[in-house]
Amino acid sequence: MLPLLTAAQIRQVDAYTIANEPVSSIDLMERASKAFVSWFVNHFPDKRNTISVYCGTGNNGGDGLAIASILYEHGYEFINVKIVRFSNKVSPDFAENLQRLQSLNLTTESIEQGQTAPQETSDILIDAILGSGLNKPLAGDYLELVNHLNTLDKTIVAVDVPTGFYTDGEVDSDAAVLKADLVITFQQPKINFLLPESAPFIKCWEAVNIGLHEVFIESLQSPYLWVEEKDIKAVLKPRSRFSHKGTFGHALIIAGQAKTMGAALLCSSACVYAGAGLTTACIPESGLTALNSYQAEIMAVVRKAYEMPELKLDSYSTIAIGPGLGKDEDALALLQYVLEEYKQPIVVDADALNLLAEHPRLMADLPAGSILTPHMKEFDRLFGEHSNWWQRLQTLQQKTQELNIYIVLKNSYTMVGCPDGKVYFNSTSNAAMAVGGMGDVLTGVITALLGQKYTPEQACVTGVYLHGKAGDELALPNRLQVVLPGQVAARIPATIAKLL
Ligand SMILES: NC(=O)C1=CN([C@@H]2O[C@H](COP(=O)(O)OP(=O)(O)OC[C@H]3O[C@@H](n4cnc5c(N)ncnc54)[C@H](O)[C@@H]3O)[C@@H](O)[C@H]2O)[C@H](O)CC1
Ligand SMILES: [K+]
Repeated sequence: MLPLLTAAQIRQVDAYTIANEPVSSIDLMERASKAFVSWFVNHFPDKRNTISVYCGTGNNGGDGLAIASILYEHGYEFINVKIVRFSNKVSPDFAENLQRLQSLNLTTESIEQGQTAPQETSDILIDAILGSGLNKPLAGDYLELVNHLNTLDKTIVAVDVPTGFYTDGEVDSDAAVLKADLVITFQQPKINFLLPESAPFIKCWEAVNIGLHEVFIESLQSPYLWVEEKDIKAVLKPRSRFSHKGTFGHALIIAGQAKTMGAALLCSSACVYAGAGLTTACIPESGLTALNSYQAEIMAVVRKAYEMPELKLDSYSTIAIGPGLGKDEDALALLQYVLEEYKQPIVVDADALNLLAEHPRLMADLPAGSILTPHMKEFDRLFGEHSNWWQRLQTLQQKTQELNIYIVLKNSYTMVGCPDGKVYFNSTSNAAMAVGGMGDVLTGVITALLGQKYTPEQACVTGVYLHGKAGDELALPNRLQVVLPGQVAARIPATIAKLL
């Protein structure tokens, strides 16, 4: 897992690396700039591109100067360096790099305080004005320049962080930020890149390793962790030769109504594909034919209106409740029954979450280690309105600890909050997966993993990763704009196979 740090922590790591690697700060800057360029040339290989590098006078600007030199050495001839001199403060590494640049045949010009921005004819603008050192919203000359550059419709590539964008804390949706088509960021994605508020400011980002001190990064014990493929490979267990269906658990999925049987089918089908030894769906009588024809591997316990179905809850290794369940009295009675009778972790989704929101006292009855899988609206119904995602992140950490549960807050970088306050950010999935029913599949996958004796934490983190990865494998190679939940479910075995 890659720890995700705040800007203040990054500064600490920067200083520690310089002192203890040891490496001089100018050499670390050179390393970061080379890492930037190695990605930049992949994206923009045409050396006839005209490029303007806008440099502030801090270390982000110092990077910009080094990047300009390195690009020039790589054969990019049409480079203009524009030095934004709105501050009298100059960092020592900026000054050093400016001197180094002077020996190259590169044109530099200054934009002084109060001066309007010079004409811009380049195709690509590299934003090295301000980086993670941002300490107040842009105003005055900075604001004017950024607003002006935003009107130019150029391709903008930001160094580390777009100018004006806070890496952590609340992001104002009206903030003045130099909008980036691509951010090449150092060492790790910044926490706010992973929250939806970044969308208007950042089209895409890449993180490049610059070799900061990893032992020290670990020692900071950030609660925020970025999940990578190697982490999932370390968790997934191959099946042993003498295993049998009993080894992989019996999952019960309580879901569906006449009009929403699809949710029950998708959820229980995903549970089968994700490896549950046995899957039973507790569904309304009207859905039985649909179930049997959709997926022969699923068994059924039939529910009748106003009757409690016969369920020996103890015979199941895990239970999921909610997809398409509705919120009528029967649904509430079922949820209450499960909460009273079943003492192992359960997975709560969709309508069962809405029932919890309407009957919050039930929340205290959730078995320890249970998993809630809300999307944003369900999350807000459960825990109150939030005006931004940074607030939601704080609530996630608070509620998982308070209730001793896991919360999977679904989004493009789905967050898994844990009872110890950790939050994992998932790195897979894509916009083609934004289709109704996709959440039902996720619930099925997580439930199957839980039934196979993965811990709730592993089931959440691995389930979310596999679900997104299956969607990526289906959509990305062919640039599909839509993938269907049923396809994602059926893809899970192949996705697991690739990782094992
Ligand atoms: N991560 C690393 O280890 C490395 C990062 N590098 C680069 O360094 C910048 C951060 O540099 P820093 O000098 O700390 O800050 P900035 O260049 O972002 O800003 C300079 C300066 O500007 C002032 N300032 C902040 N906000 C405002 C504002 N709204 N208006 C006016 N002035 C403002 C403040 O005084 C800042 O100190 C990081 O992003 C990387 O690009 C290293 O090069 C490699 C190692
Ligand atoms: K920048």
